[in-house]
Amino acid sequence: MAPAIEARGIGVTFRGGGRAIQALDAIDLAVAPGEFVTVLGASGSGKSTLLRVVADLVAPTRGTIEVLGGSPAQARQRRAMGFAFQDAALLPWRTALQNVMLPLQVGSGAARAGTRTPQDLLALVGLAHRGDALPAELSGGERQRVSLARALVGSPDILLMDEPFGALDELVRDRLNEELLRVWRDTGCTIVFVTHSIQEAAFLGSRVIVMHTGPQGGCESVAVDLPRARTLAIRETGDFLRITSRLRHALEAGTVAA
Ligand SMILES: Nc1ncnc2c1ncn2[C@@H]1O[C@H](COP(=O)(O)OP(=O)(O)OP(=O)(O)O)[C@@H](O)[C@H]1O
Repeated sequence: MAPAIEARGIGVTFRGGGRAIQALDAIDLAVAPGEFVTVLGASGSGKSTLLRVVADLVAPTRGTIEVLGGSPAQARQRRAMGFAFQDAALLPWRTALQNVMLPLQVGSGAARAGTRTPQDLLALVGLAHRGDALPAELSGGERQRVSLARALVGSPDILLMDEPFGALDELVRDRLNEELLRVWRDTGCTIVFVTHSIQEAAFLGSRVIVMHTGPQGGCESVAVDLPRARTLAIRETGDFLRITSRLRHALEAGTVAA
């Protein structure tokens, strides 16, 4: 099966103010359709930049990237990708339901209709009863759920998530992690999820991409060989601890002190 995302030798150098910052280098990555991949790395290792290259928000300086068999720009124009970020970025004057509907109403060519209505998507994230609430009336976790529902409008093939639960307290984050796995199973979409958290990376991913820092660049892929039907209890198992310890070592080995 052709990969949903395939990057070969990707590098990004930002230039400005007479300086060049190498944000990413020598990244090879292939993500299979329907796979849930998490991206873990130290601050500044280029996690967000990698996601932004896939999203067609940053052009790579080196290397090639294909998304769904074409360029990232083509995938974006087809609205084949959904996005969710740490800041839920909801419009404060629109209700939860109206925020979810936004991609259908703005931009050049509204989002493709998708198989689920905005109301269905709110129900999918457990907010069927809060459609009329304004963002200010919602908790942080509920706002992120609305953001997730909005990202799923148009039934995207790929969901790109940049630390969406990073600002939430741990218990809410745990619950949303479980819910995200359910949403992933229900929708069958490919997910690339950036996080700082070793636990979150291991709990969610079928595979973790550990970003290296320093001049050598690159990344390492670590398989998470746990059953795919996961509840939070799996984090208490020896197998889970073995994987998180492996990830910690991979992070340390790939991190060059500044
Ligand atoms: N638009 C930009 N212009 C200049 N430098 C940038 C830009 N975006 C990112 N960088 C730099 O590129 C490097 C990688 O940044 P990036 O945000 O991708 O890292 P990250 O791993 O996501 O970090 P964090 O975990 O702290 O969010 C950093 O040194 C950052 O300062």
